[in-house]
Amino acid sequence: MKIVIDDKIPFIRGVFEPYAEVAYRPGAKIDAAAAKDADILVVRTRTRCDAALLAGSRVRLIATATIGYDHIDTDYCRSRGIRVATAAGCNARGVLQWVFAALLALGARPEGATLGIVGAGNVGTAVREAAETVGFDVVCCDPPRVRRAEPGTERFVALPELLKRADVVTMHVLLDDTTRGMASREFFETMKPGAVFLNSSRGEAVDDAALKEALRSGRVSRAAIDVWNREPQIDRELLSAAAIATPHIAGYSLQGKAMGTAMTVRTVASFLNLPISGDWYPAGLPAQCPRTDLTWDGIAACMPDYYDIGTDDAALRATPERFEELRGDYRFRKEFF
Ligand SMILES: NC(=O)c1ccc[n+]([C@@H]2O[C@H](COP(=O)([O-])OP(=O)(O)OC[C@H]3O[C@@H](n4cnc5c(N)ncnc54)[C@H](O)[C@@H]3O)[C@@H](O)[C@H]2O)c1
Ligand SMILES: O=C(O)[C@H](O)[C@H](O)COP(=O)(O)O
Repeated sequence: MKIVIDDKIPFIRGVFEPYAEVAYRPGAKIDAAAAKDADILVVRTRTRCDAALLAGSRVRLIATATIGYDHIDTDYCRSRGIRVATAAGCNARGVLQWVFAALLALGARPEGATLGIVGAGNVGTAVREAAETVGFDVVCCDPPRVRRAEPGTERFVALPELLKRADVVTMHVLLDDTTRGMASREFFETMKPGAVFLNSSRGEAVDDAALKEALRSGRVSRAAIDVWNREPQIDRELLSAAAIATPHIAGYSLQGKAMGTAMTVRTVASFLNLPISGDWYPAGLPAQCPRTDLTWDGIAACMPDYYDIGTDDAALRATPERFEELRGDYRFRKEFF
């Protein structure tokens, strides 16, 4: 039994060694040769899991310690009987913290302001609840959930209505064929003039040229960008044009990373029937702790003790060529949500 694990997944070393041969490799270097004699891959977004990686292997399970799974060809895996498990929701509150840090840094306030959430899944819902609690008027768009008539979606609106109404638009869609490039020229032209745009979902959900044009024309007054097309070779013009720019670390909270690891450990343990508890969590780390007593001024007061988004912004602007290193060496911040 061999398990190949991305060497940047924290808190996992030693967990499987009593039960299996374990190899750690940089995510981008988990290639066909590394996967060939592996039974299980434990990956992050940096390993593209497709036919090129898996065709000659005996891999039976891919567990990704991330929310997003657009790096995995799920159709191919299904066709080969390879099980895919994600860490759904693991770092949603880390992203929530990034969204609020960005709003604070941009000088936003909730009074009289409408926040538009595009994609109301795990992250979007966390943002909606916190934003409503602190007094934003919140409007959500999530057609797949509306089509399924899910409870709580009765007041969701279509995308054009959200874009016309929102003073701040924040993207939380998953990346698939329907959302790739959805923040297009038409999208930005429909936005309320002077509105703010945040993207912490996936870079590929945005047409960079359209966003740069919208920033140039003033249609979008300011943008906060965490995720980029073609990471780590990001668009330097967009980097300059963005008011806030961070290197895909919105979800890099201590609790979010711990939970991502915990969910993958539990998945692998259950798959292999290992004597590891079903509620395993890295020893000594704080658990996620949802808070419901938030106010805007309370968040503003405690944010500096938890997260200075300006430090991440400055580091990326100073050394954009170190995009992956800035992520790999990141000091996971504590959540307060
Ligand atoms: N920047 C980071 O560090 C970071 C961290 C975590 C997650 N993410 C990304 O954030 C995004 C959201 O994560 P999540 O956990 O909430 O995912 P999720 O799957 O729970 O939610 C995504 C939502 O998008 C909706 N959606 C799909 N197509 C849509 C469309 N055309 N218009 C509007 N909504 C649509 C889905 O119905 C779903 O409710 C994902 O892309 C994920 O990869 C980024
Ligand atoms: O999808 C996710 O969970 C996030 O994008 C995640 O924070 C990316 O993390 P990484 O692949 O760098 O571990």
